[in-house]
Amino acid sequence: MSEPGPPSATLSPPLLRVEHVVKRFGGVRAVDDASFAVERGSITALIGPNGAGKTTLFNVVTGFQHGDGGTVVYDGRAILGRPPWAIARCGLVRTFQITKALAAMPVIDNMTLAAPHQPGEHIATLLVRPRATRRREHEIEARAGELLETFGLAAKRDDYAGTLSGGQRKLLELARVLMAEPRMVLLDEPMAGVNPTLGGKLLEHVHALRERDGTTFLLIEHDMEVVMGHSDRVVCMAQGAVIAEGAPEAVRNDPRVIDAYLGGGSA
Ligand SMILES: Nc1ncnc2c1ncn2[C@@H]1O[C@H](COP(=O)(O)OP(=O)(O)OP(=O)(O)O)[C@@H](O)[C@H]1O
Repeated sequence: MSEPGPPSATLSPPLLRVEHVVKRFGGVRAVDDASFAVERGSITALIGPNGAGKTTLFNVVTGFQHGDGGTVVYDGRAILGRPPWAIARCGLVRTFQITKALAAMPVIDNMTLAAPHQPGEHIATLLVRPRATRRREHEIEARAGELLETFGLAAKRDDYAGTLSGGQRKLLELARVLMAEPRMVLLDEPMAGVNPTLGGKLLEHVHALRERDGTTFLLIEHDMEVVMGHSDRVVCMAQGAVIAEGAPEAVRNDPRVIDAYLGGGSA
C-alpha cells in the first residue's frame, strides 16, 4: 500500500499462483494443466483465442466453478475449492455484469449493496448495537459517494443503473467491486462494448488504483492495443493450457502465440 507502482517481483512472492489447474466439462478440458503467476501490484493481461479457457479459469480462481485439479494460492493461502464469498473476503474479487435486478435499482444502491458486512444483515446486530450499525452505514454511504465521484458517476447516483450507457455500466461494475477494498481485481473483457473515451477512463482508474493502493489486476482482454499499452505482463492460453508468459512484447512475438492465434493449435 505504500510504494506507488509495481513492487519489485524479486522482493516479494507472486500475489496469485495458479498451478496445474484442470477444469473439465464432460469430455472437454476447458482448463488443462494451466500454470502461471501474477506479481503483486502488476497489471497482467490474460489473452488467448476464443475458447482458450480464460473465462473458465477466472471462474475457478474466484470460486464460481469447481476446479477438477491443481492448486490456486492467493497471498500464501490455498483457495481452490473455497466459496466465492470466502475468496472475496481474502481480497480477491471479480467484476460482474449489472444483472436485471441491479439494473432496476438506483446506482447508489448498487454500490451500497456491494459493501461487505452489510449492517442490516443481522437483526441481532441492529438491535444490540444500533449506534455501531448506523456508523457502519454512514461509512458505506460515504465510500460509495466517493467512488461515484471518482468514477464520474456522481450525477447518476439516483438514476436506475439500467439507464446507464454500456461504458458507464462498466465503470459502475468496477466501482462496485472497489466497495470491498480488494487487493486484487479480475476483469473479464473490461473494454468490450465500451466507447473509447469511457474505455480510456476505465484504464486510467485501473492505473490510478495500482499506483495509489498497489491494487493488482488480472484482465482478460482481446484488444491487443490495450494489452500492449497497459499491461506489465501477459499470460497467453490456448486449448486450456498456458503457452506463454512474460513481458508483452516477448509474448506477442512468441511463435507459439502467433500459431495459436492463426489456428495452429500449438498448445
Ligand atoms: N459451462 C460449460 N459447459 C460446457 N462447456 C463449457 C462451459 N463453459 C465453457 N465451456 C467450454 O470450455 C472451453 C473454454 O471456454 P471459455 O469460455 O473458458 O474460453 P475463453 O478463452 O474465455 O473464450 P472467449 O475468449 O471466447 O470468451 C470452450 O470449449 C467452451 O465451449
